[in-house]
Amino acid sequence: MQHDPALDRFILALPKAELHLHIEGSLEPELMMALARRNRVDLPFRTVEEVRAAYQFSRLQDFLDIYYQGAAVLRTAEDFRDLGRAYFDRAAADSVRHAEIFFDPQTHTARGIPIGIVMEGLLAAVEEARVRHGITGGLILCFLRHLDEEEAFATFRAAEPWLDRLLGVGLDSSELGHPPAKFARVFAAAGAAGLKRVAHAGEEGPPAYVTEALDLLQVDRLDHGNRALESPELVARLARDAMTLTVCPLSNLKLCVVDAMDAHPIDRMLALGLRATINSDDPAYFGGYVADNYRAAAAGRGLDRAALGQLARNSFLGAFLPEADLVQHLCALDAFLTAH
Ligand SMILES: Nc1ncnc2[nH]cnc12
Ligand SMILES: [Zn+2]
Repeated sequence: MQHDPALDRFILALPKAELHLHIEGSLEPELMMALARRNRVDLPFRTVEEVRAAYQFSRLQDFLDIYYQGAAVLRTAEDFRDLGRAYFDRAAADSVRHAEIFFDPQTHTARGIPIGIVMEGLLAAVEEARVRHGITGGLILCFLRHLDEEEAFATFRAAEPWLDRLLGVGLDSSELGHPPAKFARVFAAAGAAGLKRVAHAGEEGPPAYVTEALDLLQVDRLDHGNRALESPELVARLARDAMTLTVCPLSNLKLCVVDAMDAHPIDRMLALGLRATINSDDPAYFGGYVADNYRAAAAGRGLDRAALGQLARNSFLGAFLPEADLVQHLCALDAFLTAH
């Protein structure tokens, strides 16, 4: 496949929403080292190069081990704001107009950092992004699925003062052996509190986990969802319900969910009528932000402007945006696509 610089420019300028981004996964090695110094946290790495060299994964758990270790440098509200600011600055350069961001409070509360510190810093970053870049943003509180539901409930209760400033709840961390059913009650409580619900499912886990996320967690959106493709009935259901899938091509490659980018199913998902979107997941660990993910998928699968435009349209359709804002984003996207 010939490299096409004009397509790169199109992708970079394409207005888009990002719906699957773990803020802790946007911690670049440079900021990790700087925060380690600022907070006097010991890291098992001496240089940025050593950190990057450690990012070799053959499955999800390899990555999670190092990702939780890196998050230990985050200690103050200022740290979380700096982390959020760095992400939003980078996202603005990729023409992200709206971002719905995951955060993992249990990774921090387990180290004695109060959830209020995390909330204060991240909410400040969201507000700053609106002022500095005109990007709208929202936060999705994720429960760690390798922990038990009682701990998820404790986190949900601790987040009570901030519930009106959250978009929703999510479910992440080690998928295999931790089916969605384990969190049915806490997701029901979140739904009753008026929050949106999303869950990682079908990244490494089987199609049955996707079905559980739909039936037992009542998710409004599905994170990854790759392995749903193994079940034609499930694909038909997801297409019929216009369920958004937040797909992460470079993550899939790095975590060996796909063998190569030219084997990625993103175009097959679109052809099956699925509302697939492209996202970066943990960009500091997987080698690219959202535009890099669009570029990698486009190069790997020969996506044209129409397909890329559809993916961007899906990103707005799948966002938890008020109707009037959605219409504005879609009009701006149509104007862009007409002009390009
Ligand atoms: N891709 C991913 N899957 C599950 N948990 C995660 N936490 C951060 N990134 C994740
Ligand atoms: Zn993820």
